[in-house]
Amino acid sequence: MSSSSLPSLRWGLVGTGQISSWFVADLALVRPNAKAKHIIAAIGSSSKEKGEAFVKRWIPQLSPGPKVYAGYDAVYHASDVDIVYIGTPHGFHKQHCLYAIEAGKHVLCEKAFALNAREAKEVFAAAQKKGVFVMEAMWTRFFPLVHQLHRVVHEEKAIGDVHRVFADLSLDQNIASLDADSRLKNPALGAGTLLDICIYSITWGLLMLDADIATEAERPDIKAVQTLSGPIDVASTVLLFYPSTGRHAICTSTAMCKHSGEIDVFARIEGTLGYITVEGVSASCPTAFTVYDKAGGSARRFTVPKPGFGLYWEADAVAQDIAAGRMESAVMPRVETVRVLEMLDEARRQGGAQFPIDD
Ligand SMILES: NC(=O)C1=CN([C@@H]2O[C@H](COP(=O)(O)OP(=O)(O)OC[C@H]3O[C@@H](n4cnc5c(N)ncnc54)[C@H](OP(=O)(O)O)[C@@H]3O)[C@@H](O)[C@H]2O)C=CC1
Ligand SMILES: O=C1OC[C@@H](O)[C@H](O)[C@H]1O
Repeated sequence: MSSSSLPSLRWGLVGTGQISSWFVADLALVRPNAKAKHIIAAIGSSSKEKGEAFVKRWIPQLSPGPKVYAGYDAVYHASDVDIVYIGTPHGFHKQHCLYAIEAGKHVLCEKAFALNAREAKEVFAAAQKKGVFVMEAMWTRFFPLVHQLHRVVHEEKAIGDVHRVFADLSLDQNIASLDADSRLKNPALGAGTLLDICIYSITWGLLMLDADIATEAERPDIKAVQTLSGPIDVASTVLLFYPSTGRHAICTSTAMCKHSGEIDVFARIEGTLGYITVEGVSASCPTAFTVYDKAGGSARRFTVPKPGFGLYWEADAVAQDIAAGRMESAVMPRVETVRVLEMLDEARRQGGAQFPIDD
């Protein structure tokens, strides 16, 4: 497909923190296999200076560069923006989504999509009413490597029936040393490992234990424990238990140890005929998997080249959906976002972590 026939999307970003920096860098990356054309039209930041420094650092090559605004309002209302990317802390997602939707924009909002399932349903109801596309930016689900692994497990059935999954994302975040208003420490911003990193471990459990997602999938029972520091969790272990067969996933996160920063095995998927290990710098960003055959066949290793950060796969998918007139993604549909948030709600109910909006 020539680049002129690719779907094209004009992005406005709100928030210029870590993930937004990776996201713009990936949107601007020149890729031979790009499935869409991305235009970075607008950046909204708490200050114009911060927004300008962000552009200079991450996308200096763009000419013309995006318009930079102090605050987010101008991005929601910019006539040259089709879709708003929300890269702010969890506690703001609901409100920022609602502002963008009210202005008639499509939305790609970072994970965790909201603080709880109730907030997510509110946003989706608004999107439904306005007729705009909205998706949670659960980028890992869009990696071609993850699609390949899904096929190997569920279609090829390379390891037979899957009976157990271990998945972990742990970081040494030294929470005690952070400012009280850090998004990793402030409960009003949705702090805690459950929404920040355990969500990936749970995603691996869900993807590997069931070929289906959303309403098609079997609903696992949840058992959870959390280590608390005040109202927030600094470690969570969530067990997904599938009553039909007894298969289960042990999904873990901690902010208190690890991460080597090197490529490491973060998930192990066990089946009746063998097992699979999945590697990456973290569970958010897989780089390879290896299939081990119990009968003694040679191990098979799969990898997919990943220039940049790997956020362009979700961006391309969003552009294709919108160009085709779809209001939600089949890879990360709205009901799947709600399903996962309901699991996180239940994990917090059992584990004890709380957000002020729970009251
Ligand atoms: N860090 C990562 O590796 C990944 C993060 N995510 C998700 O992306 C979202 C943002 O995370 P991340 O980029 O790490 O966060 P950062 O703290 O690095 O950035 C968040 C940005 O949000 C804006 N913001 C607005 N209000 C506040 C506030 N009160 N406190 C702090 N920031 C505020 C700021 O931008 P400004 O000043 O420009 O307005 C800030 O830079 C989260 O939902 C996270 O789960 C997803 C994937 C990976
Ligand atoms: O999504 C994420 O993945 C990687 C972590 O470093 C980060 O805190 C989290 O938001």
